[in-house]
Amino acid sequence: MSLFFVKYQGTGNDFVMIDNRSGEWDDLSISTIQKLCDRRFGVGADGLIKINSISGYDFEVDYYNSDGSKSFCGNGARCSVAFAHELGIIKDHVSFMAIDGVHEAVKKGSLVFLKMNDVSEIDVSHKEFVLNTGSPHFIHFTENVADFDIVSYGKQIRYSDTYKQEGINVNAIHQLDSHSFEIKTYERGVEDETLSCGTGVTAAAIALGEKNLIVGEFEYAVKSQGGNLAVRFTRENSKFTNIWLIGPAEVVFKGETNV
Ligand SMILES: N[C@@H](CCC[C@H](N)C(=O)O)C(=O)O
Repeated sequence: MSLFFVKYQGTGNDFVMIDNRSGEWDDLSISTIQKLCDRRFGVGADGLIKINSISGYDFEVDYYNSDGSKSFCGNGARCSVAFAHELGIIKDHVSFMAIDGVHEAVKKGSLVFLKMNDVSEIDVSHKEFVLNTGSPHFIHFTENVADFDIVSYGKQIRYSDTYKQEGINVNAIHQLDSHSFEIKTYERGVEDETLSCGTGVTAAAIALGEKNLIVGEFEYAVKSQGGNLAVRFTRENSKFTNIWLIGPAEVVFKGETNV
């Protein structure tokens, strides 16, 4: 069968996007998803997203990592909003369903503003922070992101006794000044470094907000390995609300392949 797709990227986190509003690709198998994401035998991507129809919302984001496992993907959700805009499903404001619940988003020019769920549970042990922003994240503070071996360190944490069953995404971050930081991420489900991770960037901003005891509204500029993002939030009594992930989402190419 012939499958039409559009390849998108958000700060270098890349996705095969499929318009599945008709339900035609409901039964896409895990092995087909793995093959489509394979960088040698397929289209090549960190993940695959089906845009499904759902009543009460503009669409549903059905996200798969390149190994076929499911979670919530911040950059993928931003790319889904850009794709839905391109398909003419939405105008500038949108409300969509995802694995972690309902999200609101706004498309302004080349930027997509994505509202994330509130966060109130942050596990702080030693110097590391663990929290869930739709996907689980481990945040490690380092002095030198450029030379940090995120693949070795990420594998060590992700396959440790604590996390080997469910897996975890691992981020190394360094605060550059009062309003910015740099980040590298190892993603579970890709089992490698990706150039950017939206839920990771959001989790890191929240960890820094907690560490720095920020009060009220705040915004961090974020330098990920594949480009720049921003995270806005409000922190009151250690609860984070009004969390927005902001960044570009762009088409790479369109194509057709047999599955
Ligand atoms: N790249 C994503 C995160 C995708 C999910 C993650 N790999 C997991 O399985 O937890 C993002 O932009 O948030």
